[in-house]
Amino acid sequence: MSEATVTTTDQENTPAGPVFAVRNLWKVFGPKAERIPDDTSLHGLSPAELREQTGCTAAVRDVSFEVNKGEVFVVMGLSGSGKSTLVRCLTRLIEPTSGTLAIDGEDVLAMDKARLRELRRHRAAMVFQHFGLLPHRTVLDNVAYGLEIQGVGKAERRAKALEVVKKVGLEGLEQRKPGQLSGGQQQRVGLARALAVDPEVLLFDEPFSALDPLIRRDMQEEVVRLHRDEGRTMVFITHDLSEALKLGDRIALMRDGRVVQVGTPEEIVGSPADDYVRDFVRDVVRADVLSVRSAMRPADADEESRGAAIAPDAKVSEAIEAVARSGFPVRVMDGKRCLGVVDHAGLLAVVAGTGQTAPGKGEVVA
Ligand SMILES: Nc1ncnc2c1ncn2[C@@H]1O[C@H](COP(=O)(O)OP(=O)(O)OP(=O)(O)O)[C@@H](O)[C@H]1O
Repeated sequence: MSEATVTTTDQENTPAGPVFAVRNLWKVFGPKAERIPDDTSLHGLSPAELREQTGCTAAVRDVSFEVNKGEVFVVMGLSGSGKSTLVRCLTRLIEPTSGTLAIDGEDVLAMDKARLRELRRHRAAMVFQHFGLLPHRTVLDNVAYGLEIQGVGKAERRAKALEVVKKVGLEGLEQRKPGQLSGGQQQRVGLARALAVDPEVLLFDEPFSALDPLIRRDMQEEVVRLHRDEGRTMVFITHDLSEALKLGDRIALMRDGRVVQVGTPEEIVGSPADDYVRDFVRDVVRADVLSVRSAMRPADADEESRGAAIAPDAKVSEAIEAVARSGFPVRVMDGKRCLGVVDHAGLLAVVAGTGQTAPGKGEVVA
């Protein structure tokens, strides 16, 4: 999704550098939680051991990562791994226990109440799983709600609400109440409400997990489309690997409060950081995630100038088709430059997981 172009004025005005920079962040629940991050003798304990010894739960343990401008950053992990706590810490809906946290270089932990309110209302809007819609208000008024809180005048909020209602495909339903909408439509209202305030970052907390599979796919496509159109930075929580692979430019995989790997889908699937990640991605159809770069070999002199061509970012599955059709190695072309070729053997090895893996390892952070 990284080819998106940035078009919104707000985003053009924000400084270069990461949107969020998170360093050594901890969130510990329980008695005397503040002592846990500093007590290294406790860091090797499992969650159950830590709970037994201290009565505390380390929901987020020494986590560091950056969210880059314009990317979709997915936080993925099993239930209880700390995803929601981590993402709520980003705007201090949950107060971190220790660590540092900045948005556009500004220290979030030093923000006073007014600045924090501004952060949540204007800069980082959250889309929740349970929509949080106001049942007695129409779709249009629900969408305009965030603007109303901001004190935006009636005519302006109506115009903006109409614009985003259209953007998320709810045109014609403006006067309905939430109870007269399907789950997918309600989720679109939640999305439209977050978009209406034109935030720099959209934070999604498992927004689609309650939706049935077809509507869920529709909504995923909606997010992909929105991102392609606007290039807005998004942080997306999910426990669903296929959703993470579909939406994420990069994925942070969490386990027991730690981030065990941050990487592109290709890096996570092609170069898992440890056995846990390897096991997590075991059933992924590798040919649909890995690019032809991972299966490429240098071209012989006579191969460089003839035969079918494919782009370096094309997926292995596309290359398999191309090789099967032509019966010959296919050139991987970056414009006019031949980077190498892919052939039967290289593609098969990648699919089987025995050959070359992703170009560049995912950043191993724990
Ligand atoms: N307020 C709280 N008090 C004590 N423990 C908490 C609190 N909130 C969360 N936890 C614990 O912190 C850990 C991480 O929870 P969190 O909700 O962040 O996980 P998650 O990955 O988002 O899970 P899910 O996918 O089920 O929502 C869990 O062990 C949870 O029980």
